[in-house]
Amino acid sequence: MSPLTSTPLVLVDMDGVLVDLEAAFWDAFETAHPAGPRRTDGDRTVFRIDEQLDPQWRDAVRSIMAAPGFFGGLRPVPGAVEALDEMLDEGWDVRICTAPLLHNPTCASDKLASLARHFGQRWAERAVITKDKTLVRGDVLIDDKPVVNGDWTPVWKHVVFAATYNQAAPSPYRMTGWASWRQTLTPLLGRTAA
Ligand SMILES: Cc1cn([C@H]2C[C@H](OP(=O)(O)O)[C@@H](CO)O2)c(=O)[nH]c1=O
Ligand SMILES: [Mg+2]
Repeated sequence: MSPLTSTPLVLVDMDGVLVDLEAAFWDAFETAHPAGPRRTDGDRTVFRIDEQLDPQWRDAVRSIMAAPGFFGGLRPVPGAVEALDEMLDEGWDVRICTAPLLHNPTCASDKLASLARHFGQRWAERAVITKDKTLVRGDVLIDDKPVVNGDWTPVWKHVVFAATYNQAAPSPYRMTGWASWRQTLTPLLGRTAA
């Protein structure tokens, strides 16, 4: 429960959780580099795409992700739009908690526009954009990054949004997809009193 009210507060990451960065990245990369590595070459085992591929491709990866507009083109993950609305209906407070890619000049504004476009304006108004998610209060943070760290000890529990690159994440809490949000979160948060 939240330290100040009885309303559970759910923080939800964006890339790799609400929107599909992997698909948008590979669409752009395979178009730009037809002779380069392909998405189908194998599952990603490390979180950062630029660290997954051979070093000769690092600059190419970074320039795709740094392109203005890239983050506006990400599509919603199946079930995510419905799940966000259902969690609010559950009586929980739900906020988006996402990090900007600082070397992409339009990343933060594209993320807000993407939330408004795909999820609805009220979700853009619920966004927290920060490089340090440990500063944000919450009961849980649903995030695909194996370890979410920062300058402070977080007050939230990290619910790992399962992906091939976070199999060894240390958190005991894991969600395999939006279809199972209720089974994963209800035991952690309970329901609202009112
Ligand atoms: C560089 C990189 C960033 N990102 C995402 C994570 C952050 O968004 P989010 O907090 O919404 O998951 C954002 C800035 O690092 O870009 C990846 O998901 N993979 C990558 O390889
Ligand atoms: Mg993420």
